[in-house]
Amino acid sequence: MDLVNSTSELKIQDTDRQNKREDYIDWKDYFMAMAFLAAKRSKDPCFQVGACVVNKENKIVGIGYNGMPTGCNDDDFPWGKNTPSPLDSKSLYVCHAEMNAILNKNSADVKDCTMYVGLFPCNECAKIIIQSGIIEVVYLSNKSWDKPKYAASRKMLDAAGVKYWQYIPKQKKIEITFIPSCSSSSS
Ligand SMILES: O=c1ccn([C@H]2C[C@H](O)[C@@H](COP(=O)(O)O)O2)c(=O)[nH]1
Ligand SMILES: [Zn+2]
Repeated sequence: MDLVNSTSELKIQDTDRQNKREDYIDWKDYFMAMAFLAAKRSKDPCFQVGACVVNKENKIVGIGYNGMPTGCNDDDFPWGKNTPSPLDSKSLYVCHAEMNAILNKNSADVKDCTMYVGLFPCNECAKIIIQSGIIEVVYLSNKSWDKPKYAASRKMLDAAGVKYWQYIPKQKKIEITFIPSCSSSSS
């Protein structure tokens, strides 16, 4: 942060602060960023996914990330994949971000809501999305697009009329600094 060290600089900054900020993030970046922030809670060593459910009034009604079910200790359950025994593989245990976001809802239901999610939903998540009444999915990565479970997901979302589209963020990075950006410069 620049140090304000002269009266004239102070005046310029004060004038600037009379006007509305123009570099605020838009709703879509905001909701996707919330999904990405939630993903930072994930213990998965390979892929952290976050999801954020938003209603028609742009209010967040649910948020979640991929993790072990409640009561299943993160340290006791496996995080590996392709293990000799499938019982030692995370895929049998991990709750997907989409499911957690829906189950964590703080509203009666998520009908007509939009889900922002870091990864295009798998077939199991697509079923839950459809059944919950979500009508739109905004995703960022489609890394496994051609795998059968993602093709099945699209097939179900298409049949159920759930819209989905890939979001290209306006900015590559959103930084959070735990220091106030506008402290009062004059009394
Ligand atoms: O729809 C989805 C698909 C996957 N996930 C989670 C589940 C796992 O924790 C990772 C995927 O790990 P891989 O190592 O790429 O198999 O992502 C999800 O939350 N939602
Ligand atoms: Zn899934």
